Amino acid sequence: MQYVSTRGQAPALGFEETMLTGLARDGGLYVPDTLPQMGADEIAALAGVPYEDAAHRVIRPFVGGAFSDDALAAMIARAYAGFGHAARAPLKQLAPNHFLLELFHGPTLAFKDFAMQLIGQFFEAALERRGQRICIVGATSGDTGSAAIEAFRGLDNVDVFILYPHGRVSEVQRRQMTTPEEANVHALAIEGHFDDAQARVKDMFNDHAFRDEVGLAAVNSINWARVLAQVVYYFTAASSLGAPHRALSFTVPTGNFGDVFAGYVAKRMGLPIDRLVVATNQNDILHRCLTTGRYEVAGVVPSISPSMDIQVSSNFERALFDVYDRDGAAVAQLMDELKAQGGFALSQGALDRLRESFASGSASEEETRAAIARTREATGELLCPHTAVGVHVAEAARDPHIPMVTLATAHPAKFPDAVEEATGIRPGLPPRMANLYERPERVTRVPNDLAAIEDLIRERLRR
Ligand SMILES: Cc1ncc(COP(=O)(O)O)c(C=O)c1O
Ligand SMILES: N[C@@H](CCOP(=O)(O)O)C(=O)O
Repeated sequence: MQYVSTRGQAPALGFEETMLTGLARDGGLYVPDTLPQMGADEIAALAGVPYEDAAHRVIRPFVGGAFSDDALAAMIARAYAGFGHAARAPLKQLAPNHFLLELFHGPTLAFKDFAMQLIGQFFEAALERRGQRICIVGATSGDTGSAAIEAFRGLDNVDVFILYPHGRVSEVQRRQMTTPEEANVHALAIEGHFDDAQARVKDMFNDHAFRDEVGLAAVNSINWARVLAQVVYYFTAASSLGAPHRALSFTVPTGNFGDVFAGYVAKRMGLPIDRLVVATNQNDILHRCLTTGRYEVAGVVPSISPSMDIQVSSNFERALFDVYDRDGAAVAQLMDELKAQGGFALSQGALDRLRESFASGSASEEETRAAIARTREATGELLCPHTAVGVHVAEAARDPHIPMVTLATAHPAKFPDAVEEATGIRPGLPPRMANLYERPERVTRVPNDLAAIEDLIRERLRR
């Protein structure tokens, strides 16, 4: 299988090259040139199999010759061995025909672990084989950064620099990034918000001299391998609930559009998904776009679901590529308009096609708190605020006759203040993380300035 850039000007690559390359050299995002199909029998056969086996069956066609069957199986097994639930991604029923897909049983308590633990294995194998060294630079609104640090800490041939918006992540998220002691981990607190951090990371990739000098690599959902690993749990959840014989819908708390795009990939591979509901917090650019057809950046407003405080949703570009008939020049033009004018208008045809797969809704701060409180009262479950955004939107959007699965993207203990405010209950961290608040922190403040950040990275790499 080959991977092509959404902007049409970068070379097509195989799986391993795509993973190691990150952002395409034309500034676009890599996507598979065609998607493998899963037939009805193959989907039905996923019901009840261990998560690892399902992951192997879904991922295998995408990796081509990069890893043998046995090597892939061993990497998947290692990736999920440390998860705190035997099902890895268990389903819990909230109400008749409404389910939560719990994605927070990994080491850093957020759905990012599903992909990051696996690509940590992929990177390690590929780098060892090639005798190569890389410098990972990632942007995070809180969860990608901690998951990346957990997956890559202490590796000999990797440095990992994580840019997070200063003062805009929860204390648990911050401490997960600032307390690891390994010398290859560098937590950088940038002045600005997540969009600034993500823009600087993309700027670094577009600075080809710097990129080649340091061996830049991406672990954000810029990296196709991240999205791929997230496709798996749509299949496991759907097959447990009766797919392919029964269609179902998913509501996905959304920021950078990576997780919901993984659902779209599953649908295009043959999974009978009725609707993919994009659930945003008050930073609702995607909901506005799907409602009005205009993608218009507004200022990022801090919320109690900080991981979704995003206005420039990187992976939306991947969806645009499809609804503009894979016309890289058209996508490049929209992205240029976004950069120059802060927005663009979708053609009616593109909007109609997006709406064939995606519905949307948003939750205010009050609605998010109310969803946490109401769910606790009705079911005993404590939701993290991101999941609560999803539950609020799902309750409004769902057809009672079609099963709805809301993705529970993080553990409530990562956001104890918001949960306590809504319910009076302060969720505690699992025992293995109990001393997180006592560990010393190590962080460097950086300005929102490309040259300053590049200089700092060069200087750290020289040490
Ligand atoms: C807890 C949580 N929920 C939801 C999201 C949104 O996911 P995505 O950025 O893939 O849309 C994020 C950030 O990615 C997150 O950390
Ligand atoms: N919410 C994310 C933002 C980065 O998203 P990614 O999927 O592109 O890595 C975070 O927690 O960092």
